[in-house]
Amino acid sequence: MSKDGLILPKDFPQLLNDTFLRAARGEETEHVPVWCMRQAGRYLPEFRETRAGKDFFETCRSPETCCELTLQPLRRFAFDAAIIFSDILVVPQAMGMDVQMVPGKGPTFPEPLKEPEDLQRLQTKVDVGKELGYVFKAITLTRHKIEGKVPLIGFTGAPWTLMSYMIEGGGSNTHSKAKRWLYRHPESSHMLLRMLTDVIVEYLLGQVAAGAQALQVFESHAGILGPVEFKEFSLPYLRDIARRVKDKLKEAGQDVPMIVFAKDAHYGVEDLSQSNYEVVGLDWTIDPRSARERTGGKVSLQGNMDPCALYAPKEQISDIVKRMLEGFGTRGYIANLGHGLYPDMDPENVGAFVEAVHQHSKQMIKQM
Ligand SMILES: Cc1c2[nH]c(c1CCC(=O)O)Cc1[nH]c(c(CCC(=O)O)c1C)Cc1[nH]c(c(CCC(=O)O)c1C)Cc1[nH]c(c(C)c1CCC(=O)O)C2
Repeated sequence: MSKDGLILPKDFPQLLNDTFLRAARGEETEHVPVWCMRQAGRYLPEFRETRAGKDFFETCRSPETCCELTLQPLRRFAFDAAIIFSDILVVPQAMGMDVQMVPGKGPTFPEPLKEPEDLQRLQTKVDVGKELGYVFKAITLTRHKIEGKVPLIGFTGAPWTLMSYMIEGGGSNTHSKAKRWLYRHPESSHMLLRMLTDVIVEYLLGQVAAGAQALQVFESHAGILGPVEFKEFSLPYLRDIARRVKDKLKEAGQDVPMIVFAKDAHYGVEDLSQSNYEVVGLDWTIDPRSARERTGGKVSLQGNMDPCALYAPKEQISDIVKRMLEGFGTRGYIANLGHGLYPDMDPENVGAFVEAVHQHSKQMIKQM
């Protein structure tokens, strides 16, 4: 342990497959790397078995279980990266909010933020080593147990997405309670977004110190904002996070690629490609060719097959993947879905997706 409570990584097994990291940096690869959001999830029977009868956030607090759940998909599929099993809502918990995972309902805050006065309930100076040390332990343990097979991705929710959960108190169709704050209490909204940004920066640095080899920032609720609100309440904080994390890592001589995934934020793609992230993650509503044109080769791209395409027969999945690869091109590209896997998806079709990415991309690269 270092003096600030962070676990220092050492003696990790040598990385055997750095395809994902090279693609993130826009370097040449032999095949297009692939992983899936929510690859550790309920579509796997072994995941359901490990999770059975246990509270979701209790599971998140057990480094051994998080490590096991992270490794499960790697035993089945030739993924080129793993993402640590955890949740974005551990950050509001670290700031003092109660969050429960209610089966059949999803994440629930019994006492959401209602008015700006409620910000006083939040912990402003969060000791991330103390409050989120269990995530760091899970990352360090997984870096050992993964045996260098593939890189390990750490992650966080972005400020706006976390703010919207903290005010809505759970999932929502309109997000109108959270959006009410943006129009009615803009100053308090910025105050909350700044508080979240400060915690997130420390949290991501802690994840790297613990052994994370890449970082993804999930702005899952970007699409509920219009372009003007996105530019005011999301983008500046996304930029600030990448800049502050990068500056600190540079001081320490570390270089960790960062991915920003702002779901449904079409209008933000140009701005996101100039926001200090190496990779821009895309949902399936954007055409691969136009995403390339609009980002002008400045960043690598990640995504974006419609998760529901995994309900198609395997041969069709292969065709869809081929078209996607042709659209993005094989350089500076990480194949993924446009959002997470659903619990009713067939693991065999996930395998077909991974195989199709590897096979088609190998061929395309050989023919270049
Ligand atoms: C919005 C969000 C959350 N959590 C997350 C996001 C951002 C990504 C996105 O947009 O989906 C991020 C997340 N959550 C989880 C991961 C693990 C890593 C991975 O992708 O494999 C990641 C990266 C595990 C999880 N997090 C959750 C599950 C499923 C519940 C379980 O295991 O019991 C998993 C595998 C629970 C969760 N947690 C959250 C929701 C909406 C749910 C679903 C609730 C439900 O379906 O009942 C909040």
